[in-house]
Amino acid sequence: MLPAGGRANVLPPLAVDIDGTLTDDRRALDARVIPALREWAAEAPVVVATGKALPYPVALCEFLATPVRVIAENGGAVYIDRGDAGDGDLRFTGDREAAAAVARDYEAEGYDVGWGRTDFVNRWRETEFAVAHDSPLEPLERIAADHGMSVVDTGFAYHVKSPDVDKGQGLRAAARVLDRDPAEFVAVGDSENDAELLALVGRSFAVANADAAARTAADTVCEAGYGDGFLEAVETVRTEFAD
Ligand SMILES: O=C(O)COP(=O)(O)O
Ligand SMILES: [Mg+2]
Repeated sequence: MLPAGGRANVLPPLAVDIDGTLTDDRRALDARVIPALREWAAEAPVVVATGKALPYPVALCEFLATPVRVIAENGGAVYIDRGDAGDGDLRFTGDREAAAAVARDYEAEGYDVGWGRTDFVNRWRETEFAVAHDSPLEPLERIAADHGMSVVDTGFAYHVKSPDVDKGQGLRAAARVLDRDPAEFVAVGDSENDAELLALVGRSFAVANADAAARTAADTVCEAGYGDGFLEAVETVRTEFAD
């Protein structure tokens, strides 16, 4: 739970996942989350925390016209606007070379990383590599382990990443920049790549479509899934903070 003494009627800072939380099951953004995120960002910091490559959450914040505050690549890339646009520091953590070597060895064994000829999923990644969910997992995990890397399943892709990099580590870095305690945050997510984040914050929600890891890590499992689940979490927090 959030620390006692939270200011009444002031929303806590939010860390929110994208795929499976702000979207539907096809990764399409639920348009109703746009006003909800804008309203929250007008009251407290909103950090978009995703496994997607950096340009995607940056673009989402730009299109929302909210400060660019993002944890991308499962914590491998963190950028937090302090106040004025562009005044933040871009921070990368993770072993991109090892992730690329895993992808090369995986393809050398005849497997397809997926995403077609122009790979927009990995084109702008700096610290990890994502493989399509319909490609075989067992050889990917074996090859990743050979390179000292781990594989996390986001429900939409398998991400080859450094074992000590995750969204929880990313939130610690983001909280430092925002001069907040991670325990002050609310977080909403849907899969195992959110587990460290959901366990770290003071108040966490797993949407109804969440996998076992996210459900176990969260304080509350929403009745509703996907964007509906996120909106349910927003209403719950607003009620809890409306003194
Ligand atoms: O890109 C993915 O595979 C998942 O992204 P997410 O962390 O926003 O759910
Ligand atoms: Mg997700």
